[in-house]
Amino acid sequence: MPEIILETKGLTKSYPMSGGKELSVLEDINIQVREGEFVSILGPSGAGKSTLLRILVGLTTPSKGEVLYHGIPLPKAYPKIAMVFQSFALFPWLTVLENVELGLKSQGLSDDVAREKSVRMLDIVGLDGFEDAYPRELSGGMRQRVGIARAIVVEPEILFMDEPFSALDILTADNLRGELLDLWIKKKMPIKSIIFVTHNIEEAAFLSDRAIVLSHNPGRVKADFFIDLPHERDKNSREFKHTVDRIFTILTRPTKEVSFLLEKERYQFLPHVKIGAIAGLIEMVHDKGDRVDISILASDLSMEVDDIFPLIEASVFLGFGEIREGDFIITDMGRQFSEADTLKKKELFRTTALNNIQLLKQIMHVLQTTSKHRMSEDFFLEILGNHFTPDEAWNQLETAIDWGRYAELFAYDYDSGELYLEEEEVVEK
Ligand SMILES: Nc1ncnc2c1ncn2[C@@H]1O[C@H](COP(=O)(O)OP(=O)(O)OP(=O)(O)O)[C@@H](O)[C@H]1O
Repeated sequence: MPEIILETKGLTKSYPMSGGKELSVLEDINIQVREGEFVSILGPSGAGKSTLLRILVGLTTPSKGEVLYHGIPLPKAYPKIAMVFQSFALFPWLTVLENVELGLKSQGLSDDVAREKSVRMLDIVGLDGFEDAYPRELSGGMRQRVGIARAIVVEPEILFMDEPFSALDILTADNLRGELLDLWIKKKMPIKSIIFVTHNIEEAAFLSDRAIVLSHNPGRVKADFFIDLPHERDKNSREFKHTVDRIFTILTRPTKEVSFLLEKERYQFLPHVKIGAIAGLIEMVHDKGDRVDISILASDLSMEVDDIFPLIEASVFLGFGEIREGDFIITDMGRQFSEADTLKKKELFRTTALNNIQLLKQIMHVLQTTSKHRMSEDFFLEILGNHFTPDEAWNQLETAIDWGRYAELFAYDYDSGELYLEEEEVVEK
């Protein structure tokens, strides 16, 4: 796994207010940023995104907690970082070249070396020929190119960007996003990680590999997840739109409804098989001495191996069996299941399903934490839609409903399309 460059531990920030009260802006922020990550930080206005960024770069001190670079806390650490601001923050009395050279000279580089590096960097960001211009002579997009050149010329390990494109018109912002990505992906700049604050969901979905969503008042990490789409991302593709919808859902729903998404990411593919068929298979293999060759089993049942495989896969997921050297072997749990009466079977199934089946765990978590202990199937289909096609999302949910009802974990109201807990299943918190 790539090295952790930056880490925060229990970061908390509050500001004094009138009347001796405190405004709690950030609370218990624990994040790790590894080499190679392009991380977006999102959250509603006032969630503390800029405050977090300022703490990470050492411009603001936290009220509690610490920021570590390569394991060394600020201010003892001297991280190699640079920042790009929304407002460009160029010195108006310096030329484009002088603005870029400044950081290098303050690092003690000679005039010649600083000039050579700066000219090369201006060329990389498309400002060849504008070295002697003054910021006021440039468009907003060109000024931000200078801002980017000035930040990356010092070869920071982490580049921090605070809404760098939000003051630009749509087309210019889009161009600059594409160019930033080009520099990053093609490693035209020696930066190990980018931390990017934005309001813009589509921008985060387009640029970053990981999104950290802050909640508001106080700012806590509501979700921290990977955006697993290859670059170049097509904004019209289904996957991209799903990613945008997903971030939107996380931003707009209460924390408790999205908390189970934090566990997420790897979704099991549930084989579409009925419990009766799983039970039949386990009992049959138990009768044959708990171990069978899968191809012999298939021919005994006059089935193809491909047809029997979903049943075997489901049994393995549920902990009733395992596959070894082409054989299907019943586990202790599988033996107990095959010998149990109906009531005991349901009980065993309930235990193993909750331990092993992610989707059932998530459904139960949602039903336990929502106030009415009911949730529309559409909610789960929406989540599953981030991982499966619409048809497959429905198949997955249908299988989970079948298994969940057999285990008497929850019930399903066919009229309203809602999953709900029956009274005895409600766990008081
Ligand atoms: N120096 C300060 N003194 C008092 N309160 C502050 C100070 N700096 C920030 N705040 C408050 O902290 C909260 C978070 O501000 P911050 O600018 O970090 O949020 P943000 O998520 O970046 O917002 P936006 O998206 O609107 O830029 C706000 O309520 C702000 O008023």
